[in-house]
Amino acid sequence: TISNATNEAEACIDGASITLTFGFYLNSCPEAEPIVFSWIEKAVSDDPRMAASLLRLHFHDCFVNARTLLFIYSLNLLLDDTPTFVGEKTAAPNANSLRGFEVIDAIKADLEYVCPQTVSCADILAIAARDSVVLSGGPGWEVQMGRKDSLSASKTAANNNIPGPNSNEPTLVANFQSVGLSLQDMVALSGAHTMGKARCSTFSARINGSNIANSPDINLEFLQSLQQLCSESDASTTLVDLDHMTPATFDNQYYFNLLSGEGLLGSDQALVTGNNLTRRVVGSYVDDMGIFFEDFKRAMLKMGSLTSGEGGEIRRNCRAINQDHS
Ligand code: HEM
Ligand SMILES: [Ca+2]
Repeated sequence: TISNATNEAEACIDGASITLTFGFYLNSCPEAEPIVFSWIEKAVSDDPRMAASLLRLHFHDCFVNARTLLFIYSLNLLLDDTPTFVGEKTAAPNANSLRGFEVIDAIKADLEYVCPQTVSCADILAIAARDSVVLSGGPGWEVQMGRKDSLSASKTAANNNIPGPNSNEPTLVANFQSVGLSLQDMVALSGAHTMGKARCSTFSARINGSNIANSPDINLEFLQSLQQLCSESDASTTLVDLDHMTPATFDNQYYFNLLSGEGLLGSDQALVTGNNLTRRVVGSYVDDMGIFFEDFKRAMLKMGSLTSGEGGEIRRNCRAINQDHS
């Protein structure tokens, strides 16, 4: 098994450091970006939530690798568990929650046909995240590429590094800072919760029983509607929009919601309770959507570059390490 930290280091100790570049596939696979775009376009028109799910995949991919710093570059998320390999898909923040693997598989299969073993899965995720934002009404930006897919995955790292939905503001700031992302980056990237859904179980601490005392800033009508929605069936499967006003549009409505006590997750509402610095950034995004878009683009480029590092391969199938290595 290569599921523990020691083996990750061994697996990825060689290889030269690589920086990401714009136009990376211009010669080797000029069709790469248009092909990804047309798949995402179809996937999002079939299922608008898919845009959110693909954006989130890129976030998780970047975060886990950046934090472990041992086997960077990469795509650990898509690795399926095998009897001898424990990947990240079953780590607590990911289980029954991450979606979009089938879309990535389809894109990869298409690209393998057009340009065999050229475009990494991690780069596909980065393009897919950008296209998902664009197709939902958000800003576009040029994606830096040249990532490689990792030769390992870490369930422990996924459990430890992805921040939890009940995180308070100091924890969120510290968590992002530990991978080199600023407070402002953190507030901008949290704006991704302008689309997509969360399971009731991820915010039950905010709406249930005595815990309500922990959410003094929650809007009462909003609280009641959540209690209603979440009581209807199983909290681990019932889904609620992260932004109940414009759930499928990439806009700055998320920040308006925070100011009116309608942030869904504890970690959302935490951005306006207790800290003037994060609250001031939220205020600037409420005042001007253009500032949010600019900061979001810059933070996405920064977050996307966390995956650059050492070692790795161009996976042929995003769900498995190439056979020649294992
Ligand atoms: C700030 C810390 C963050 C926390 C604590 C957090 C937590 C969560 C949780 C608990 C969910 C719901 C998962 C479920 O119920 O299955 C979620 C969904 C989502 N997150 Fe975050 N997240 C954070 C940051 C981010 C970032 C940086 C991005 C992207 C740039 C992002 C994008 C999304 C999207 C788009 C969804 C909806 C996915 C879907 O509908 O499939 N999140 N997040
Ligand atoms: Ca929205």
